Amino acid sequence: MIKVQSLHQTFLLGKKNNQTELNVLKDISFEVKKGDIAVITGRSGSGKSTLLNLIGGFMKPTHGRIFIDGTEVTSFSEGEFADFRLQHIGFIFQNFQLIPTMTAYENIELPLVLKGVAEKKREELTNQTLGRVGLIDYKNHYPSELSGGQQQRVSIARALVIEPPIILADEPTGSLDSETEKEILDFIQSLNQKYGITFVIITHDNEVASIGHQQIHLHDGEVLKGDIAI
Ligand SMILES: Nc1ncnc2c1ncn2[C@@H]1O[C@H](COP(=O)(O)OP(=O)(O)OP(=O)(O)O)[C@@H](O)[C@H]1O
Repeated sequence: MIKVQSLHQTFLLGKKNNQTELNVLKDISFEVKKGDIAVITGRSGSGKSTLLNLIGGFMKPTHGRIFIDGTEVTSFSEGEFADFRLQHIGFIFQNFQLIPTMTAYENIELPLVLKGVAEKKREELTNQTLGRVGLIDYKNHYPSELSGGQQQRVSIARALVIEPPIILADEPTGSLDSETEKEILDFIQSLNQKYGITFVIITHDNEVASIGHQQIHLHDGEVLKGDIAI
């Protein structure tokens, strides 16, 4: 489902005539099977967000290739990747990244508007997704009128509404207390089991790491295999 092949990412730091290279990812290869939850772990600065940004198509790797469902996505133009994302990939962020001037309903509907889905179908899908995340009664609330856990459910619903086979999550419970974290993790696991959605989740947290079928631990730009304590 997701195949990462000999991925290298080098950043150039400093002024133009005096640059140094930072080799953040060095020859990274791994596969995530369809329907698995993969967790990306590693110290701060080990390249976790860089790796997720490459899989999500927000930047191009220095070298190497990424395949999603057999399609080489690293050869896409920006526009092609944007279209691909709207069909295949949902995103969840630590700080939810909801639009504060839009209600829960409008935030969830937004990807469908971007995708050009007709109004009637948008209404049907948005309401269905609000039901799936248990927030029908909160559809007209603005993000500031919701708890952290409810905001994260809205952001999960926004990822889910396009019915993507893959969801990429960057520290999805990083802003939540431990009880709400457990509730969101249970929810992610139920989505994985019920709909077979593949998750790739960055985390610093052992609770989150424990729901992974697979751990990708980054250390000195390389992947360490097996279960690594974090
Ligand atoms: N666009 C960029 N230009 C230059 N350096 C960058 C860029 N993006 C990331 N870096 C550097 O690459 C390294 C890896 O950053 P990255 O954000 O991927 O790490 P991380 O493991 O996600 O860290 P954290 O857990 O703190 O979020 C860091 O040293 C960072 O400063």
